[in-house]
Amino acid sequence: MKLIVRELQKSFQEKEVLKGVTYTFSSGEITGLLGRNGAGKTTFFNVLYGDLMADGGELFLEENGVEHPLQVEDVGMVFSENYLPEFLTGYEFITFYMDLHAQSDSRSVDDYLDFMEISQEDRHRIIKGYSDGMKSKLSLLCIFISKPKVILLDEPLTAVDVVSSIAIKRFLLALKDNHILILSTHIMALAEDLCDKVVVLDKGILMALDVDKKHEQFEEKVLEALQGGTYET
Ligand SMILES: Nc1ncnc2c1ncn2[C@@H]1O[C@H](COP(=O)(O)OP(=O)(O)OP(=O)(O)O)[C@@H](O)[C@H]1O
Repeated sequence: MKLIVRELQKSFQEKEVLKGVTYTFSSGEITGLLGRNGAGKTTFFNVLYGDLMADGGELFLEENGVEHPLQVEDVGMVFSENYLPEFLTGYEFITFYMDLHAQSDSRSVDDYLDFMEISQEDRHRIIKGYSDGMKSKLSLLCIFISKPKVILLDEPLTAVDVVSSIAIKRFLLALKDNHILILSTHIMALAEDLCDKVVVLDKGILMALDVDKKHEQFEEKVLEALQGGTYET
């Protein structure tokens, strides 16, 4: 499966954020998206997710050699800021979410909450009182339940503790064969550790880094690619 992005453009008034992004993302690999603050990573994700309308360009999904326009339901996103119904408990929210997206799932709400290590006590408290890390875990859980074809992760592990992040990394690795996974992060070690490919968004253009992440010059190359400039945010 491939996500084909052609000449994607997006401006806010006179500010050109995406100036013709062209790239093909493939299943079977996790792609790390790096870029300086204000480079346009969230804008790119929001356009893929369908929250923002592009000014130009095309988005296609290729499955079994056949291209079709990317549909809203093909894409799931975990936001850096979590938008969750704060008046529900974690348990109520996941029950509701499973009713919508996973009626024939053999796993129970408790199975999923156990997997994310949300304690029995916490899962029956309202989300409003959750820490940022617990909210991130719930957002990730939604993706794990609905398993959209294209999964966008915007700084997903920033607030998650070390133990949980290991479980989440394992889960992402298990998903990658049948999904397109793009992970935006400022944490170079995470890109190195988890991603198969790294792309850099700089001055409105997306470029693939042509150096292997195991290569000793990997960090140097990333820094070089990010030296493009600073951005007004
Ligand atoms: N809705 C909007 N209206 C006007 N300008 C916007 C809007 N959304 C983003 N921008 C601008 O577009 C540029 C890119 O922002 P974006 O949030 O996509 O960057 P980013 O790479 O995700 O940054 P960061 O790493 O800091 O999260 C910034 O200059 C930002 O101010």
